[in-house]
Amino acid sequence: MSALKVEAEIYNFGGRLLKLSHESLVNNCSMGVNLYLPKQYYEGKTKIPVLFYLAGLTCTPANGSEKAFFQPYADKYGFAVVFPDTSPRGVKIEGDDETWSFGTGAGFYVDAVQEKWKKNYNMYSYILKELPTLLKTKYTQLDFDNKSITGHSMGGYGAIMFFLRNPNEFKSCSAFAPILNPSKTNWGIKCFGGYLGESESDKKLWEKYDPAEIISSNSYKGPVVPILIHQGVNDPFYKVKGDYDYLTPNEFLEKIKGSNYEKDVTLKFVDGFDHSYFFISSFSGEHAAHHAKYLGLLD
Ligand SMILES: N[C@@H](CCC(=O)N[C@@H](CSC=O)C(=O)NCC(=O)O)C(=O)O
Repeated sequence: MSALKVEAEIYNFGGRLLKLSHESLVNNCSMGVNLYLPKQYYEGKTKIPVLFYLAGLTCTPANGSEKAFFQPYADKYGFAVVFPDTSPRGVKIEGDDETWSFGTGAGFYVDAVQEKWKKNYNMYSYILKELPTLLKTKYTQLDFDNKSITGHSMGGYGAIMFFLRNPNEFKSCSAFAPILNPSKTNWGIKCFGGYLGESESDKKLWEKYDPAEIISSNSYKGPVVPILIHQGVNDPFYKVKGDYDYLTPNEFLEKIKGSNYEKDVTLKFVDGFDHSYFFISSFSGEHAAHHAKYLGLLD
């Protein structure tokens, strides 16, 4: 297993933000990841729970750690926050930087099966296995058996997908403006099609990654932990009366009807808010409290 290198250690709120790098064996490239260690870490506490924050299209580990403002809540409740990258970097595959919604910055949290991408685009295995295993070996005060997951847009889809595909792996999940039925959106069709393939049989694999399909098929057999979602009504990628909807919250609400999760998704449409980090940071406190409850951090 490759080693983690500390590139920077920045004092931030009551704890520190570490900028880390390492060689990824599943993505076959060097990866960056940011890690916020809360004040409790520096007070010597052990068994500190962990929240994963998955970012959206175009993002690096910087976006969430600079603009989502989870850190003061991490100090308040006592959890660490992991901010992974959104794709492999610098792998030079033809076509990986032609558009911001596919390739670099757009790994879509899948393990690619298409020949061109499968050596490097394995963000599913990276987030689920390689990254926690690596962090666990160095940061032994953190408890990776007590972790939750959240994310924004592509990362919101990722958070719910990881949670539903891996019962008991994450204690809770939440999302900000997630792509909820990606098989039916431009972004999802492009990324699933490119990384997983476009034939009818390939589309069977899309279903295994699509939160709306997983939840509506009742294939999730773990504990039903309420899922918290916020969606801004003025989000340009969610048009109530427009001709496109990249996020598909209403399709999701339709699909969960009759499923074992029907009553346990709280999807809050919030007037006026857009898709930006001003929206995320306005609700990160509510999401942090949600996760703190299921991580056992509330009295
Ligand atoms: N560059 C694009 C806009 C891309 C964009 O809005 N990305 C969002 C996530 S979208 C879904 O995953 C984002 O988080 N951007 C980073 C940020 O800091 O806001 C364009 O030109 O339209």
